[in-house]
Amino acid sequence: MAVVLPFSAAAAAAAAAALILVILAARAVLAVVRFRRYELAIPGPPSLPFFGNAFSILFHKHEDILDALMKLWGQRRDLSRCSFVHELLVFVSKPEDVADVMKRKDLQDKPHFYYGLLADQVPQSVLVLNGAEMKAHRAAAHPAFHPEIIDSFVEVFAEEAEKFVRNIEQGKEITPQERLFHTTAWGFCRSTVISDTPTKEEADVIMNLVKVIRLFLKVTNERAFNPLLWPRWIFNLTANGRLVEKEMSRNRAGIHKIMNNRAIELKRRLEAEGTDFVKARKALLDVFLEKNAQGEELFSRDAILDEVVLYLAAATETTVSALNFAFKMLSIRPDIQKNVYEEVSSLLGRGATKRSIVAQDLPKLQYTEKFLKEVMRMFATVPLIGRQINEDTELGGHVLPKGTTVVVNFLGLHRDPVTWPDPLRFDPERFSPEQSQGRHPYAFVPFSGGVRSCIGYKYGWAVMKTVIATTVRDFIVEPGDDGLTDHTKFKLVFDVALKLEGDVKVNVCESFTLARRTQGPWLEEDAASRRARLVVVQSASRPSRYGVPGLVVLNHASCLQALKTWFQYAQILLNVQGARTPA
Ligand code: HEM
Repeated sequence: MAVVLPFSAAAAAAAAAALILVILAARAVLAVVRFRRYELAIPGPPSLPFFGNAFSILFHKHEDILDALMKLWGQRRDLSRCSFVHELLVFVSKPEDVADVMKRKDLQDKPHFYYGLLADQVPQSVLVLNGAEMKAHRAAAHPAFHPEIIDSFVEVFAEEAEKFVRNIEQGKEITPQERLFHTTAWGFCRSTVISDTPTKEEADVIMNLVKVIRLFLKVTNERAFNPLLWPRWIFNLTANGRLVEKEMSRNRAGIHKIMNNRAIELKRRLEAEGTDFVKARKALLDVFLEKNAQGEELFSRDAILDEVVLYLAAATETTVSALNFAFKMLSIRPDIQKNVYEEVSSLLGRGATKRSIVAQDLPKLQYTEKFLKEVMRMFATVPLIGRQINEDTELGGHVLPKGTTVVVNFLGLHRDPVTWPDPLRFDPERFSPEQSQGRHPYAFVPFSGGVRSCIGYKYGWAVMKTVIATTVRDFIVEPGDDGLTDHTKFKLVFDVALKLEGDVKVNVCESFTLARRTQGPWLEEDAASRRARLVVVQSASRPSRYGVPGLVVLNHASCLQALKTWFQYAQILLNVQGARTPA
């Protein structure tokens, strides 16, 4: 007799599917409720269920993203959160909390948010790796950033800085950023990747790569706050996505070629020189390739290539950002520029006696260092970095759920009014030994800290000091016509590194003008300077901050400066007259 089942097989399958759906939906609802419970326990701006702060934070143009984020975290020192869809970002801006993040072993992983998008192009680079792989990559690169190695690079940095100033046409407005990318990329290429004398083909590959990296970072920033573009295949359908993919793979092929040539050369030298060669100092590319040449095969060619791209990005984006702000601040703060100039000229000489900077000069540039630190405090070079919460954990008195991205907010940290009274006042003396006493060690960490701190911080310092000292030695930097004269009103843009919106312009004219303005007496100067004086007279026809047109609006100090300048012009004329009079 046939058994009649109450349900057909199809109905049973449908019931099972419905049950699974109900379970999944219930789990999703529970996850949202749990997420919301954790979210609301952390202070932050009002947010909607599920959407969080999506409407304030998403779909901005890249130049407006930082403004949107700053509005959300406001002036909070304590932990502050924002969220969108299933992302929970918790901002940390207080030295004590930052110290906790940097020091704790369980907070060293990079999050999938943002870094996952960077990993599209450099998946095997140290910046996005975690755990044992990250440690192996850091350890391998370490010998290439030893202080002695960096010292040996200073000659190359100085040569590139000299080229930078040689290419400046005095009295002309320049946009430092573009030139600085060139200077820092060449410095990196000659010191770290290739050799002292790269071929034209090699140099072209590196310079093109720098351009693509800049584009990639810019679009990544926009993409991070546009969830529609998170899937790589969707992003690759966009014009930017297609361009980045095409240019990256073209330039990666170029680097592959450079690497192959380098590997052959390394093998040859290793066979010829044996242990002597192993002990010799090497550049970054060599230290990675050497492991393979010795038969260890620790790093695949693709991994080494990712590292070259990442280090090139790290070496150019950051130092250019800091230097760009430094140029801007020099131009609008002649009082500070005068101090830098005095220090630099006492070390490197002036006029006919001047010389190029060498490694031993770097530690002696103490005021320049204070100035650059104040630049990096005011305009945190890397304004935000992320860390992943892998298990529910307590931080700053709050429980953060697994999956949270902790965002270390260097911009907030470096402008924290508790540590830095009157934080928007630009004052290098904040970094004098007296004023630094008792300051929290994590109140100023431009290069991050702990096991994931910046590998290239000594390299960065050497480049920044070399470029600033070489420029100020030869030129006086004045504001350009970009209208940016009040640093508290600068519009800041987040491009991984911090940028100023638009083209930043400065004027440059010969720096003996500054020496004369501040030091005199110049009747002792030689014939070469006398020729130069005539240039100064010509430049008086240009509207100047110290010229008569501005006199009525000048304050007391500037009036004195203006009078001094006009007195000097009078001296110039007398002197020129004197030079014409036969003895
Ligand atoms: C003004 C110059 C520089 C500043 C302010 C700076 C700042 C930083 C910061 C804040 C981080 C942490 C990033 C994060 O946790 O996501 C970092 C990481 C890193 N930096 Fe720098 N950097 C500078 C120059 C350089 C240079 C010149 C190099 C190499 C030539 C370099 C190589 C790296 C690398 C490889 C990392 C990744 C470390 C890791 O994730 O474990 N940086 N840097």
